Amino acid sequence: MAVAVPGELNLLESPNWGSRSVDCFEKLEQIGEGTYGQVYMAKEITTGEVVALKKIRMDNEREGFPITAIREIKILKKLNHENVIQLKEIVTSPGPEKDEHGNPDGNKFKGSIYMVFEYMDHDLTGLSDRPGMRFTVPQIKCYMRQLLTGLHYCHVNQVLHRDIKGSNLLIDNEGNLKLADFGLARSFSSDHNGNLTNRVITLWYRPPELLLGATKYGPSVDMWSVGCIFAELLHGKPILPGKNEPEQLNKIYELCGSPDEINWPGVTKIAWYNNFKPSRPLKRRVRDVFKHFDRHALELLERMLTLNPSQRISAKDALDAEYFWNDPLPCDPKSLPKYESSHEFQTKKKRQQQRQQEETAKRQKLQHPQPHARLPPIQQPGQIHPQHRSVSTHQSIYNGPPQAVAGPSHHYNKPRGLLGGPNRYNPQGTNSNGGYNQNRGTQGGAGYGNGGPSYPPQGRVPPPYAAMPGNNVPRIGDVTNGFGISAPNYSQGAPYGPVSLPNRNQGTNITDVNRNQQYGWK
Ligand SMILES: Nc1ncnc2c1ncn2[C@@H]1O[C@H](COP(=O)(O)OP(=O)(O)OP(=O)(O)O)[C@@H](O)[C@H]1O
Repeated sequence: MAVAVPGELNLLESPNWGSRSVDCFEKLEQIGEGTYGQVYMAKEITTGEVVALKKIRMDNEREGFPITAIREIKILKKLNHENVIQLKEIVTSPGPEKDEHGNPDGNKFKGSIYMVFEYMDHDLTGLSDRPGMRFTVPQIKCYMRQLLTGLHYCHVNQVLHRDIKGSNLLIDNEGNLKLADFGLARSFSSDHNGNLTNRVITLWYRPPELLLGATKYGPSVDMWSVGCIFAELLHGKPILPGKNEPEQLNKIYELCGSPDEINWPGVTKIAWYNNFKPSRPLKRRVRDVFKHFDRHALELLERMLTLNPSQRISAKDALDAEYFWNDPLPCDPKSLPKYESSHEFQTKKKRQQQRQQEETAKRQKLQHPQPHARLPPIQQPGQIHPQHRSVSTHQSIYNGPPQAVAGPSHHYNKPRGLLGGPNRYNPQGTNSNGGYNQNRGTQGGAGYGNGGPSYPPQGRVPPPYAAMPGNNVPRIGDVTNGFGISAPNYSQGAPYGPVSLPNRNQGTNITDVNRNQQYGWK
């Protein structure tokens, strides 16, 4: 594994960066639509090399070049690893551009700036959303190991990703997985003790400490997201699909138990703890809910989905977990099947088109009803109509395994259909919490159901947090009820922060040192 000395990474840069025109590339098709703008598959005209062009959106004239783009470029330029996407160069377009319909693209600036990346055939969300897609256990292990290896490299090199989710994990047809979208990433240094924003990481993958308002945090935030991805791969659907912050925390507490001074010393001192205190303590249920997972998978998942960030497993330790060293072993990436290109944007688009076609067909049918060629089958009393079966067999994750899960067959079988899983989307594009900016949230989300695609709230642009102390936000327990009336009388323990955290290890290698310092970073 390539591990570079922090601060001395890949510093040699081409003097030509930014000097070439986007005209050196032929755009082939749009493969992504992100916060910055569009992502295209493109071909370099002279060499024929296929790349991904990510256009940097510069709509806001006054703010100039977006800070997120500057950060992403700066960070990607210093990272060089087989499990991290490679930024090849920056290119510019000198004149005004047209969109795919030939209209001016709305950019008030004359030119545009593009990041040129190596091209990847899939993102994990797009790939897992392919009809009939099943991941085998060796395949899941293979992806997880690469994800952890890439993340360990970032953490060792003092970079927090802060937006780990399926659509940011890119996979090529050689089976390689690479971390992408460093737009929310930031460098941290061991000697910096300032505050960081807690409005990062897509809601479903956001750890409890950020939801509770912590502003001092470290690599463990990424490890929570990895735990969510891991469970999602094994379970077949997202495990914590909250619609807003209070609901997200509530889902976490229902699964992982409520935090207290015993399982998480210092938690009661975190900014918004009191706003989200459950009305009665909840028990941890990870083992129960995921009892269909194999023993080693469950062990590792427990350590990833640990409420207390200082106790959460690091990427390095996760790579040493029994899970990766027991049969079936992770497969060789090259042995994985090749799939037709599948990006979240495309699968989402295909579903939309399919829905439109279905609606048109329905409308036509209503306008021109066909005489019945034959009578519908007679339904016996008590017999479920086949078309309704998915309704009656639908189970929430808390009622046991999903309809089709990675069971003994070691296959990942994604539940489908409108009622086949939690609604990954918020079709209205609003959320009941109010006040939460969905800036990142309108374009994401292919998912596991056929519901309307709109990703849950995300944190690229910090919105006013509706659940701030003093705001009238439902407390945990009020959201879904059933948690009793009396609030627990939690003891007041050590303060949350650098002083109170146990020094977990005395290791001297670079990873250990970094891990020990995880609460001292900005
Ligand atoms: N190098 C690449 N190769 C192939 N596809 C890519 C590449 N980079 C990005 N994509 C596709 O474009 C999508 C959006 O890219 P990315 O996440 O980097 O943009 P973004 O503006 O940060 O989006 P978001 O706001 O959703 O995070 C990805 O989910 C992926 O499907």
